[in-house]
Amino acid sequence: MSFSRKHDRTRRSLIAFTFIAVAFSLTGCAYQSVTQSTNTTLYERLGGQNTIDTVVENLLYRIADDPEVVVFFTNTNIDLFAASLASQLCDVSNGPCRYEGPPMDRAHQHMGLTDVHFNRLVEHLDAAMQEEGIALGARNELLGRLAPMYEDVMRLQ
Ligand code: HEM
Repeated sequence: MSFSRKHDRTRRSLIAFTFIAVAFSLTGCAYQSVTQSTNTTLYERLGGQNTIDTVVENLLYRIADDPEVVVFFTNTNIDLFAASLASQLCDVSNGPCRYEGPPMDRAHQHMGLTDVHFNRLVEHLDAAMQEEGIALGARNELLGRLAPMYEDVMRLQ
């Protein structure tokens, strides 16, 4: 196996770990289950569309307050971004929406994103969910469903 393939695998594992570790470290609760098996959808456990919209709005304030992240949004139509992200979070959590925006590689191409930016955004999203009262299990599950998008988001950097 070449060094770079091994390196890539290590990098992917680190990113996946970061998603899980962020939620744990913010709560200090290392023993709670990462996922929660109930009959309800993740969308319902997140609090439905109203809570998802509130989380996205909360995230926007956090982005605006973070000089290292806000620079990427200089030419972005924030209302369209917020609506698109909300529909993606609804879709990915098995809610009644279908994300119809561009694929993640095209949406983020040539931005110059690094793992630092990526992890920062994950931390902001987790903090926004926490502030809006979403339980640890649901937060971790959503982050777990977003984690595989890392590859696509970073593909065309
Ligand atoms: C799993 C991680 C991520 C997800 C799920 C995600 C999701 C999205 C979605 C749904 C859109 C809207 C696409 C559209 O409708 O045009 C978008 C756009 C955008 N994202 Fe991300 N994103 C992620 C990571 C990041 C990171 C790490 C950054 C920078 C720190 C970032 C910055 C942006 C910017 C600036 C836009 C707007 C691009 C434009 O103006 O057209 N994203 N993202």
